[in-house]
Amino acid sequence: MPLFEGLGSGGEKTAVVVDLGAAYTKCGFAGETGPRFIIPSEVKRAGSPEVSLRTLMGIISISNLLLKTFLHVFLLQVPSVLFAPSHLMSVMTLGIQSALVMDCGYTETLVLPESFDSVPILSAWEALPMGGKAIHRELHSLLSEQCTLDTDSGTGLSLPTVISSIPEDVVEDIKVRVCFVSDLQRGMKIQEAKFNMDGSAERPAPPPDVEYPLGGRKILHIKGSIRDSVAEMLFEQDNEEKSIATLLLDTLVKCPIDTRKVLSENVVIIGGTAMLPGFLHRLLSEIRSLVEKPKYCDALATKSFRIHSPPAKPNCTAWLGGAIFGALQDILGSRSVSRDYYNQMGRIPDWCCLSTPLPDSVYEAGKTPPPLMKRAFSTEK
Ligand SMILES: Nc1ncnc2c1ncn2[C@@H]1O[C@H](COP(=O)(O)OP(=O)(O)OP(=O)(O)O)[C@@H](O)[C@H]1O
Repeated sequence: MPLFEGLGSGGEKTAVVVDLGAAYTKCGFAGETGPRFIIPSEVKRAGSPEVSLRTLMGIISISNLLLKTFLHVFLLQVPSVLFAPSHLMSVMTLGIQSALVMDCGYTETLVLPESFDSVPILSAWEALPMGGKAIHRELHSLLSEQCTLDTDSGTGLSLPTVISSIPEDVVEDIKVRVCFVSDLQRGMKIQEAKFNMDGSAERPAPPPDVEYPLGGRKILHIKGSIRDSVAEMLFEQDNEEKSIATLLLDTLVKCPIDTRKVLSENVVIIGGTAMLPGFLHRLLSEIRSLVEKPKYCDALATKSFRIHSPPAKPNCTAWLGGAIFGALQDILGSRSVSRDYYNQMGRIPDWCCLSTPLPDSVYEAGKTPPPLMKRAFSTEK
């Protein structure tokens, strides 16, 4: 039975909230404190193998894919649909209107400022293809190159001689369980040693190695030097001097000067990669060090940074905002698009900014538009 059909039997109908990520989809009900399910974002087509939504998103722009597919699929089966930007929803969990939101998820890290009245400053956004996916790939190759296996037939065997490749879910598990972000001082030394060609820079002592059971009585020895360095790539500056920390400051520099202080004091970090131990501490240290550099010192006009603690884990903050938003009867009732509306108009409103009224342009002149949705919490059958 589809999830939404079960809702009617329990009394009052409520909204289903879906946060569709590149790696994980979070689903649950409006008004609840956390998603009921977090599942891999995979699409199964009848008669063909499963296709990861990540692959689909790689070739089709998100807006095309989401809007066309979901409007058609959802509106055939549910009374109404509302799409909401994840950055805006995250800010909603804190009850604030201005925030600098950084989403460090799977495919990329994206920074978007929301100014007064929750209007995104779209001209200032910045993004880097640095997130869980990049760390995952690096970890996969480091494990294959540097780690050894113990099996029944011997110890200290190199990985390729025993297994062709480490399964993706094992790499994911290793990343989440044993890797962490080093603090600024240690991170700088690790980077110096990595990029020092003559070998004169000494690497700080690594944390202990970890023994990871692979099943079938195989034990993988994970080097401590991988655990503390694999996430360094997020903070290493590339050829254009960009890292996830500079991304935040570059965004701020692009914002109007009178908004910068309020934005820098209302930083909201979301996305599963921010759950790596040490991530927030390192990010804040990086920012505090960068703002002293001439490039930002003069341009920024603020040195005060504060990171909020939303009432959900970073990977579920956007979902929680959607669950709060979905429980607001008036707003949801006036903003979600009903099946009738979509069938008649064939268009959708601009959902980018939720504080402004719907533009008249979505209505056809001389015609009374059909209601977007009668009541958000209708108990009518
Ligand atoms: N506890 C954790 N520690 C470290 N990394 C984690 C943790 N939990 C999740 N992740 C990582 O976070 C990433 C997924 O984050 P998230 O769910 O925010 O992404 P998404 O919404 O699917 O992707 P995107 O934001 O790119 O659309 C994965 O790479 C996963 O490995």
